[in-house]
Amino acid sequence: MQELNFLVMKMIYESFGIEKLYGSFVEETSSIFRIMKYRAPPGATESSIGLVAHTDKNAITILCQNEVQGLEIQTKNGDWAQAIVPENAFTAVVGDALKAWSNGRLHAARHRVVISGENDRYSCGLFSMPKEEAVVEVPDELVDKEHPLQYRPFNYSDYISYFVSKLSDDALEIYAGI
Ligand SMILES: O=C(O)CCC(=O)C(=O)O
Ligand SMILES: [Fe+2]
Repeated sequence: MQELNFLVMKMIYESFGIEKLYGSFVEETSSIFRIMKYRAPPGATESSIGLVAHTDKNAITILCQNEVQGLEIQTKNGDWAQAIVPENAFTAVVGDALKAWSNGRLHAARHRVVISGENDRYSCGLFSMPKEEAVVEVPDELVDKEHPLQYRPFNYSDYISYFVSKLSDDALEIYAGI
């Protein structure tokens, strides 16, 4: 999963024409691997919220899951769309740190987990994030007349502390938005 994470990030750097900066991403990134269990709701006809709506705060998350679906993505007009993840597939989710670094070019979609049916859902995620001392800063190459700077440079750990103290949906915009 770490390899996939780095591959996806390399593709992102290449798509922005800044592959020469990719090495610094690898140096300044750390990752956490987590396994999650969502219990099936008690009544077979019910559905329940397994994980409340949120954006990931880290840079990028690579997810995999068992056959029980449940991941939902909020579209830009506010509707919830089920993400049907095929067997053996991985899902990459852009988080706030990557949205800020990309100067808003990449969208950190809100998502949640809704559980229904009789079987428990298992998923695992590799959450990669800037190292504690790293500063999230938009590269000069991603700022121009059509894309004015949207986020000031910020320390990732400070942003997390801010988020934990406010728990606001708009934390990134309030904390680092210009
Ligand atoms: O379990 C999933 O598929 C999603 C988990 C998730 O969004 C998270 O842990 O941030
Ligand atoms: Fe998430």
